[in-house]
Amino acid sequence: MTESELRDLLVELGASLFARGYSVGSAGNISVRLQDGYLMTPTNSSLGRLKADRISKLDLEWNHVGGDKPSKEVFMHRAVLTARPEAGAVVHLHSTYATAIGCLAGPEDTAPIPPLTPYFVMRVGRTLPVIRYYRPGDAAMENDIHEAAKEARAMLLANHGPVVSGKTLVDAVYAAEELEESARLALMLRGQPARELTPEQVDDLLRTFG
Ligand SMILES: O=C(CO)COP(=O)(O)O
Ligand SMILES: [Zn+2]
Repeated sequence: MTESELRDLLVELGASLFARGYSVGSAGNISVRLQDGYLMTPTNSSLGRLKADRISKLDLEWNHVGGDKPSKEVFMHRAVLTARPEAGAVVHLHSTYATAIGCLAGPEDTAPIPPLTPYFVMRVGRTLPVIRYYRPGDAAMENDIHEAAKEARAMLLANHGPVVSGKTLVDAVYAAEELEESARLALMLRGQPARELTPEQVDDLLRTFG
C-alpha cells in the first residue's frame, strides 16, 4: 500500500475503533511501518477524528519529520517494531476489559487470558506478557516492552492497557479487537467451569494459522 492509502486506512480504522468504544477521549495510539520511516497518531488526538494529513511521520531513526507532534508513546511503538521485524503496525488501546485484566494480573503472569477460543490463539498467540506499571510516556518502559515483544505479538501494560502488533495495520487492529473480546469473555466466565482449548488444540491452531 502507498503511504497515502495507509494514512486513509489509519483514519478509517481509528474512527471504527472509536465508534465501537475500543478507545475513548484521546486514549490510545497507532503506528504503521513505512519503507522510509513510520506513521504515528499525534499526541492528544482522538482516534475517532484523525486527519490523514496531520498524522505524524517519523524517519527511520524515529525523528519527527512531518505532521503533528507524535504520540508520547513513541518508545512503546519503537520497542515493538524493532523487536519484531515482521510487524507492520502496533495498536495501543485502553479498551476496558483488556485493561481490567491488566489490573488483575502481574508481570509473573504469562497467560492472563486463557485460550478459550480459536481466534484468540490465532491472532494473539499463546502468551500475553504483562509489563509492570510505568507512567504513560515514560521512556523507561522501552526495554521491558522490547524484550517481551521478541516472544509475543501482544502484551498488557499493568494498570494501563494492551499493546498489540500485527503483520499489517488491519491485522494489528483485528488482533486488538480479538484481545479485547477475549478479555471480556475471560472476565464473564471467571469462576465458572469454562472449557479451555487443550494444549493440543492450541498447537494445532498455531501450526495451521500461526
Ligand atoms: O494512550 C495514551 C497514553 O498511554 C495516549 O497518549 P498520546 O495521546 O500521546 O498518544
Ligand atoms: Zn495509553
